[in-house]
This record gives sequence, C-alpha cells and structure tokens, in this order.
Amino acid sequence: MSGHGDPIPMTSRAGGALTGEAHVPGDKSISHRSLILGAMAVGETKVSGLLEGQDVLDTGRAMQAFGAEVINHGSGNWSVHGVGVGGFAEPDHVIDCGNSGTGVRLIMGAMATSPITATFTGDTSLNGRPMGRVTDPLALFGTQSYGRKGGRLPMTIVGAANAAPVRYTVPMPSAQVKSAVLLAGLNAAGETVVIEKEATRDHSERMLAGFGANLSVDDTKEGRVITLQGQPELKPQTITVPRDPSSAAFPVCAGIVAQGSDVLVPGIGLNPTRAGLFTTLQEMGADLTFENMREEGGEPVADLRAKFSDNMKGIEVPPERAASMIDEYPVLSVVAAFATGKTVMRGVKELRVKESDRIDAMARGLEACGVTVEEDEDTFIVHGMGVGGVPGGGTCATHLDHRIAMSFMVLGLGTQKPVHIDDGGPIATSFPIFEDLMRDLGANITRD
Ligand SMILES: O=C(O)C1=C[C@@H](OP(=O)(O)O)[C@@H](O)[C@H](O)C1
Ligand SMILES: C=C(OP(=O)(O)O)C(=O)O
Repeated sequence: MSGHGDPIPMTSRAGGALTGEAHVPGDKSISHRSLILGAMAVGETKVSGLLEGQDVLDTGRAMQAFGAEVINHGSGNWSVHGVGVGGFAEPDHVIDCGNSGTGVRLIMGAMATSPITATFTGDTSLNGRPMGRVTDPLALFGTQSYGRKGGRLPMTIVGAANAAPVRYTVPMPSAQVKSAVLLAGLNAAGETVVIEKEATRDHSERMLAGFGANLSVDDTKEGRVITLQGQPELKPQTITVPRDPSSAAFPVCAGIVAQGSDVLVPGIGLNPTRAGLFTTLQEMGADLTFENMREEGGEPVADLRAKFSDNMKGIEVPPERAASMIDEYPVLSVVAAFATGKTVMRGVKELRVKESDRIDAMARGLEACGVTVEEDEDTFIVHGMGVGGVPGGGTCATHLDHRIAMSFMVLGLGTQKPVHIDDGGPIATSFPIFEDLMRDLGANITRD
C-alpha cells in the first residue's frame, strides 16, 4: 500500500465515562514474525488471532511474492505454506511494504542470504525512514543494496549466495535490526552472533526457538549475546497471537484520562520487553491494576483495569526503560498532560525515526492544544496541567503515523475543547477496529 486514500479528519470530545471491555487485536510484532517464519519453515504453519492491520497484510502479500502460500481462513485464522530456509523465489514485482518499518526490515533480512534480487518500496513515511541500519549489517553477509540517498527506499537488495555468518553488535536499541540480522543468519552456514547492549523486544528469539532453530541467549558484560546456528530446517508451528500491549495502551490511557471511566482490557501480554508503559503509569499514580495474572504460551498475561485517575504526578521515566515502551511514548505524553508537574522522557531519540518524528509530532500537537513542552534531540518533557486543566481545541497533524493519530484522539477525551486530527487513515495499519472499539466503550470520537 504505497499511498493512502483521502485523509480522514477526526474529532474527539470529552463527556461521559468510558466503561466495558476492550478486546484489542493481535500483536503486530508477533503477527509479522508468524508470517515470515511460517514462510521460512517447511510445511503448514497455522496462525490464529493474526492482526489484520494493513502493515501485516502487506507482509503477507510480500511472503506470497517470495513463493510462500498465505491463506486467509477468516476470523483471524490464517495458514502459511512455507518454502524453507533458503527457499525464497525471486519476486517478479516490487515489494510494497506500505507504512511498515518492521515489515520491510525483517523481510530484507529474511531474503538477504538467498541468491535472489528484490526491490522494496513503501508509502511516503516509510520511504523517508533509514534503512542503512539494516543494510550495513547485511553487507557483512555479502548482501548488496542500492537505495536512494541516505539509505532510503525504494531500494534493491541483491542477496548473497553462500553467505558467511557474522558477529554483529547492534549500535542502537532496535528489535528490527536485531531480527533482520538473525533472519539473514538463518541461511548462512555456521554461527551468527548478534549482541545488543540494551534488551529490546525478544519475539524473534522466542519464535525462532519455537520453530526449531538452535539459538541461545546469554546475558554478559557485553550485553545480550544471541547465538544462532545457521541452516536449520524450521518446523511449521501452530501459533495463537496474543493481544497487542501497544494497542491496549490506547483504551487503557483513555480510561485513565476520561472522567468517571472504568475500562477492562483483557488478555494482555506483560512480557517485560513490552510492558514499560504500564509500570510508568502506575508510578505516576494512575489507577491501573493487573487482574487475573496468569501464564499463556510461556508469557505473563493479565487483564488490565484502568480507571479515571485524577491524582497523577509527573515523573522521570528511566531511560533504560525506553526500549520496553518505545511505541507508547506518544500516548504517555498525552497522559502526562493530565498529571501535575513535569514528565521527563530521556533517551528517546529513536522516536525521531519512526513513522514520523514522534517527538516533533507530539510536541506540535500538544502545543496546539495549550500544553507546554520542551525537547532536545534525545529528550521530551511535558508540563502537566492536571485533570480539567488541558485546553484542547487544536488540530493536530498526524504525518501518516497511526500512534500519533490515536494518541490525539485519547487527548480529546479529557480536554476542555474537542481535539481534531487531520487524518485518522493510518490507524488502520495497526488497529483497524480502533474507532468501533472506542465508541463501544462510550468515547465520543467522530469522523468530520
Ligand atoms: O521488531 C518489532 O516488531 C518492532 C520494533 C520496534 O522498532 P525498532 O526496532 O525500530 O525500535 C517498534 O518500534 C516497532 O513498532 C516494532
Ligand atoms: C514504529 C512502529 O512500527 P514500524 O516501525 O513497524 O513501522 C509502530 O508500530 O509504532
């Protein structure tokens, strides 16, 4: 999906409590990986609860272009007939990854050590994002890349024949880069080692092990050292995709900021590499509780109960927590506007290379709604105005960024005047049922 349709301006207004249960869709990170690893296994992988957002649908189409069969059985049930490690066919058209950084970077890794050539593109947002962070380590395998200036898409990748394994320390906290190198290492004979100084989401490691790859993870002074034996035969799996904590963040934060609310968001994974937002909200004094704590598929899971919180304080978010909540800073900065005092977010420069520059997008939108912010390259500070104190009334630019769009819709549920966004279309990339789900809870969110 290289373009979007007409912009969809939207408005959210305060008024009325949000109540009931919010069943959020499947995890986006795990959905992408289910399709890609399914395509690299031999035989049929069955997936239930797949996120049917545009990002994941684009990855499914890409896997078909590389020769896998991807079948939609309805109601979130999909199957993938994989072609095996090293079995990708050369696509006969350009691979369009739409809005998805995860999709394009993981797929580049997955094809980088097969002797085939593929050209990748995306929408205006994705074509502005840096790909050098992936093509630099892929070059160590012998993979060649030809992109636009600054390592931007559209880009052609020429896969390496007979790739040698690599040892690579990821220079920034990025699960996408780590995963791209691991996926490339699958078709390199010998041991590929990836080292990350800060732990990032570990779905690739867990799922590779689940598919039968020989992989070990060691915590050392150097960091997390992941060692993968190349050229395994991956075994097809039956996967139940858990609900996405990054999507859960929106009804949870909406419940916290909308007067009188009591919202239950059931079945959310609390994998420590993903759950930083919920810890942060509790530290701020938000009325957020974990009910029915349990284990599912080896992961901690809980039902999250979020109630209107009128006594939150701004805090310093520890920078070492950033990777575990990287996609949640936009909506955290909304909650911070309703706290008293400053919320200081340091170590967040990765936000500048997401679907938009998320520090800039949130700063400008919050200012348009009467909130004072401060920023530097790596820091974002929101000056809270307390419950009832946030004016609202602005129109916020979403820059083809789903999380910016949803964050400002949450803001409007607690402000004095309505909050507008110029385009809610990108919400469909990760949370296609967002509007219906929020309205069912009682949120006043409308298309203009
Ligand atoms: O690996 C993944 O599934 C993701 C990794 C993160 O990106 P980075 O690797 O760029 O931090 C995150 O922002 C993205 O939404 C999903
Ligand atoms: C950053 C995100 O996704 P991606 O990098 O896959 O586009 C996100 O979903 O917030």
